[in-house]
Amino acid sequence: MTELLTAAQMRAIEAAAIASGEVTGLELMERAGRGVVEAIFEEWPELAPSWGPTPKPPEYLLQDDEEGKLRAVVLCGPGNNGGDGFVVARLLHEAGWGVEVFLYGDAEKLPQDARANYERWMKAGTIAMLDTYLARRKWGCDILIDALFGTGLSRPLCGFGDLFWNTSDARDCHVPQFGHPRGRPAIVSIDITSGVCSDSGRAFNLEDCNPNAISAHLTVTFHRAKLGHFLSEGPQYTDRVIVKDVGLTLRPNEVRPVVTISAPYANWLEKDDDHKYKHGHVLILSGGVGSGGAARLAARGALRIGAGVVTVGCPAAALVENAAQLNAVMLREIGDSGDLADVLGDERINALCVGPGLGLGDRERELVSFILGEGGVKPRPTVLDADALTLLAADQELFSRLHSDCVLTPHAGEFARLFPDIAEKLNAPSSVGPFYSKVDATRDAARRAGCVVLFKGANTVIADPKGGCSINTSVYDRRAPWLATAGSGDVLAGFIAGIMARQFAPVYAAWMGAWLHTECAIKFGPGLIAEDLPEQLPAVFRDLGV
Ligand SMILES: NC(=O)C1=CN([C@@H]2O[C@H](COP(=O)(O)OP(=O)(O)OC[C@H]3O[C@@H](n4cnc5c(N)ncnc54)[C@H](OP(=O)(O)O)[C@@H]3O)[C@@H](O)[C@H]2O)[C@@H](O)CC1
Ligand SMILES: Nc1ncnc2c1ncn2[C@@H]1O[C@H](COP(=O)(O)OP(=O)(O)O)[C@@H](O)[C@H]1O
Ligand SMILES: [K+]
Repeated sequence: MTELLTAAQMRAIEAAAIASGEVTGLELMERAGRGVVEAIFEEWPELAPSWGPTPKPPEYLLQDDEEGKLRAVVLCGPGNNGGDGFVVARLLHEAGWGVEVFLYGDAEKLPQDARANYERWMKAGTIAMLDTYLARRKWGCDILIDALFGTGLSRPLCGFGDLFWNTSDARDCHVPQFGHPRGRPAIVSIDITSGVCSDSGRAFNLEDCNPNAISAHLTVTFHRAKLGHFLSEGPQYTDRVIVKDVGLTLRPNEVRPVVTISAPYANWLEKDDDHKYKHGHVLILSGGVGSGGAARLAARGALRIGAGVVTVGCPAAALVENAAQLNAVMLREIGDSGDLADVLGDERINALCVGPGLGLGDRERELVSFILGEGGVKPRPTVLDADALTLLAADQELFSRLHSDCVLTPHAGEFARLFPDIAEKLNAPSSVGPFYSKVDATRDAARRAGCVVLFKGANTVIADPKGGCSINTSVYDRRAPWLATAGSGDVLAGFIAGIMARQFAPVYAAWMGAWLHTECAIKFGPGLIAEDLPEQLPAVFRDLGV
């Protein structure tokens, strides 16, 4: 698990460290700049200073200046992000690079530490205004450092359209080594790509410009990654994010960070020597004739992830169809709530999954209502997905019966149906940051529902009603866009129900279900269809040492 911070949390940590006398702001800025230079040399070792005083540019870089030096252009903004940029300029200059610095804003108004580094840089080189650089219409460098705006960006940027477009163009043209063809620079953003809100990942919208932010090959951030590196459009604007330690200590009592989900401990799903019912029994409700595929996918997922027994319940007319498709999964007739009551009389059924392919009629409403406690049935850990979410959205009374052992798993459309006002806030165009984020939205939804909400997408955000929140990332090195395939959400619902049957808490089941779902997709690779997901679990488990 890694914490992801908001700008305010980062500022609070920084301020506490400075107030305690642990470090000064100037020292932090120095460490930040040093971290950026280190990260550049780690990313492109061929650029690191070699034995001689002047690093030689690699042959694949087209050099047109006489000195044959590596060249950096550093674009500095009006705040401390710009201050980090001055440090980077100085350090690259000391490493033998030719460095040009361009400033956006008024040098007289720079904050104190940035101003100090501005003056230090002025002893080594010169500074021109950013417009001079933009007017050149030439990159003129091997590395472009984006130190324009970091966590302090609070409103849309005007006049940067061409720069944003050009960096996007440069980033798209990849060659294997340096990440760009001859004459185009590698682009490195300090802290976050300028134009992106560090809390939400949303780019500040510009009416006349697309893209709305710098596009970078590499972003170097400090202490911890920020939410904006993972949410919304944030990941689209950079290929990679490296976190550099600047010697700060996170104080968990002062901030409640969102965390990224990581691998479970190795033996978490190990089965002991006991019999199958000790490993839990999942009941999955299916729709009628021709609508059973989704429930069967969920059932396969629940069984593979380790539930001891999985039963699909369907109307009488669909029994033959399901029987023809299921072997290890058991089958029961469940036409109405009376049948459901009979089946649930078996106390060993300890997790439910309802919604995939269920349907939206009276029978289905009655079943969901029964599961949520109508008629006094004991509430059990339940995943509500797909059609169950649509039924909940249409019926306030049903929604009000959600309990703390429920997990809702909406995609964006279902989320908007269930929580229209929250979705509206999330999607509203806004000009003042920090923006309301997917994390804020999921937390608000979980509080309202009184249960775990897992909000799907390229990055899946999971929140519990007490405000705990985590992200299953599926970007950068965990990128798996092929997971967006019909039925993959049904398998996820089955995974979560299967883990709950093993008596893990709903929120933990949601974390691990989502994490393993992405791992299965990564393991399989492109070409994946939903049926493949459960079949990857044994290999994923082997890798984990389960
Ligand atoms: N926290 C830490 O531990 C560490 C932080 N460090 C670094 O500090 C960075 C944060 O610095 P920061 O707070 O000075 O903010 P930053 O992003 O430089 O910009 C703010 C400036 O931009 C301006 N501005 C805003 N929007 C604008 C617009 N649309 N158009 C024009 N101007 C606009 C805004 O003006 P204002 O809104 O006040 O008018 C203000 O002047 C952080 O990202 C990291 O790099 C590291 O040094 C070490 C460890
Ligand atoms: N770009 C993406 N990268 C990784 N995972 C994705 C992406 N888009 C969607 N997903 C995941 O794919 C699954 C799709 O689920 P869902 O939308 O319910 O589809 P379906 O209803 O067809 O099963 C979710 O787990 C979601 O998080
Ligand atoms: K930046």
